[in-house]
Amino acid sequence: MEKITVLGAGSWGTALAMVLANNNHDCLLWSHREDQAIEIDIDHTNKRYLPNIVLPSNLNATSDFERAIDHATTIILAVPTKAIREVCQQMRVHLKEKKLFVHVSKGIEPNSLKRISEMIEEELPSNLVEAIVVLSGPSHAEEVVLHHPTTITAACEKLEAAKKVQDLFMNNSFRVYTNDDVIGVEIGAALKNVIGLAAGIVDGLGYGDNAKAALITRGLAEISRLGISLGAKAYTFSGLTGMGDLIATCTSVHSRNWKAGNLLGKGATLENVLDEVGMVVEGVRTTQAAYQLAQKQQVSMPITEALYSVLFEHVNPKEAVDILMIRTKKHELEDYKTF
Ligand SMILES: NC(=O)C1=CN([C@@H]2O[C@H](COP(=O)(O)OP(=O)(O)OC[C@H]3O[C@@H](n4cnc5c(N)ncnc54)[C@H](OP(=O)(O)O)[C@@H]3O)[C@@H](O)[C@H]2O)C=CC1
Ligand SMILES: O=C(CO)COP(=O)(O)O
Repeated sequence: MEKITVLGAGSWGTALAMVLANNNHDCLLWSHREDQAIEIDIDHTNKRYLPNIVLPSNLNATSDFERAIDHATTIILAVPTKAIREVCQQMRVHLKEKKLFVHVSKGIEPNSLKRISEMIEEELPSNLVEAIVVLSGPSHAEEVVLHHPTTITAACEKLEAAKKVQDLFMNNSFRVYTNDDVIGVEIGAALKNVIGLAAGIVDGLGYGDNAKAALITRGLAEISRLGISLGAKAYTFSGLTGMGDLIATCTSVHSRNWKAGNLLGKGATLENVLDEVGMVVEGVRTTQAAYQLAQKQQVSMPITEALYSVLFEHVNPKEAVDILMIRTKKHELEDYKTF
């Protein structure tokens, strides 16, 4: 039995805490809202984020940050990308001994263009960090809490640390693989949200399966191009955190990114869409970051550019699709001469 703290009591933090408690670990879930921590601790529910789910009775919760940090040898960061630095800065004050850090967030920071593990590395003292592992893959919280079969990847350059995380989470319905390609896993995880938003738009516009298949396939091509330019391994993009998570996000009614895109495609404004979804839509900030990263790396990312124009330049979604379709003709494989 390990002592583990999950920071962030939204849908994913709560679902992962449930997996860990069901695996008989001594798991403490931290919420920055006291009322929510009390609800989870006493009533064993989190009605706002996971309605109709009864949480395990051995899962405890707190809003006391110092207690949460002191409790654990392994800390899971499960807050949205935009809160990662703030939570790490809070943590720096209370960290007394070396711990293993796992993050499950899917985004890139605009302007700095940092991946999540890079932000954590920047914010925490290296002598108190055993390793930083990213846990990512096609995994909607709503299905994990129903124990529906889910597969996911734990990635770290130190493979021993990834294996430790695999052991913590693995059970009969939650299967964890390991990988050492942190860049590939983090880039796939973040960028699938951009394509998921675009897939929602295509569905909102009433376009069919052909357009969706095109988005998933050509989306994966541009994600891979960007990732490889940053040092990722090409094969990671055909795995769970690449193709796998793209399928889960682009085809699911659970996806907040897909939902947001769908409403945009039907004509809603971005502001109204974010209000209506009511949970984090990581793809919006990550579209800005990916757009900037593509320029920096001089990589062509036409779908990301089209989505950027819809979100931040008031281009009409239908017009953005039209612009994508009439681009200069191309070979399907950019490196076709080497095949
Ligand atoms: N939901 C899912 O199925 C999956 C989500 N993820 C990723 O996990 C990450 C978290 O997503 P998810 O749980 O779904 O998001 P939610 O929107 O469901 O919940 C976010 C949680 O983080 C809290 N929070 C926000 N800002 C802060 C802060 N500054 N300090 C402390 N807590 C904060 C929110 O509190 P409040 O209620 O007060 O707003 C809320 O409890 C995202 O990067 C997402 O992409 C990954 C895999 C699956
Ligand atoms: O990452 C997820 C599934 O793997 C959840 O996707 P959304 O954030 O779009 O809901």
